[in-house]
Amino acid sequence: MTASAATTPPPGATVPTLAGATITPGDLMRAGSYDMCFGCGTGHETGLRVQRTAFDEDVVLGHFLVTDQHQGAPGLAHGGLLATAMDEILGTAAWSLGKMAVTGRLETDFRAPVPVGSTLYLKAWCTGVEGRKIYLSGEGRLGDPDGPLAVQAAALFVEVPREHFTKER
Ligand SMILES: CCCCC/C=C\C/C=C\C/C=C\C/C=C\CCCC(=O)SCCNC(=O)CCNC(=O)[C@H](O)C(C)(C)COP(=O)(O)OP(=O)(O)OC[C@H]1O[C@@H](n2cnc3c(N)ncnc32)[C@H](O)[C@@H]1OP(=O)(O)O
Repeated sequence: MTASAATTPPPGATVPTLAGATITPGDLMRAGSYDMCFGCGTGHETGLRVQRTAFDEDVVLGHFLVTDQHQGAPGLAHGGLLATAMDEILGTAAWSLGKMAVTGRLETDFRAPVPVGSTLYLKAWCTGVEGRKIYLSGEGRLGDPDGPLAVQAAALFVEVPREHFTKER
């Protein structure tokens, strides 16, 4: 993955484990998600409906089915939607640390086309935390958690107060 300096943890950044989280993986799984979230909401008719399936050690896992609603070129997933899927799983990894955080920067490498009808298996992990800045990496694989690599991502999430989500409304 060709990650920029902005998404690479600086020397001295700590790498937290889920063991130190104030929100446990179980809490997060139970909390579910916002129903109309384009990434994970089950109430969203054309959204990705990313399902988070497991918190395995310090990695979060998920997957989604690529449908004909998600096309860019005929029969292939749109790259922007694949970036959205990565945003979703990276965000899950950030929130699973017990931090409310939003995407500041998201970088993606598209390694292979993703056909309609395929399932993209998602994985994300935290690479470091410094102050409010949370550094994350992730990947998407075709058809199987160990299938061919299709997408790689690196991101900087920034921790925000609860008011971030209410002050504009
Ligand atoms: C978010 C989901 C909410 C859902 C809630 C519902 C249910 C919860 C259940 C489960 C949740 C599970 C998973 C979540 C899943 C998906 C997540 C999707 C996430 C998104 O899709 S979310 C939407 C897109 N996102 C935005 O809408 C952000 C807009 N933006 C801002 O709101 C501000 O921009 C902000 C807050 C980012 C920073 O603003 P600020 O004023 O607080 O702080 P400041 O600017 O000082 O930045 C602090 C330090 O970060 C560095 N920094 C910042 N941005 C940078 C960049 N781009 N590149 C390089 N460095 C950057 C600075 O350089 C500084 O670094 P330093 O401290 O070293 O100087």
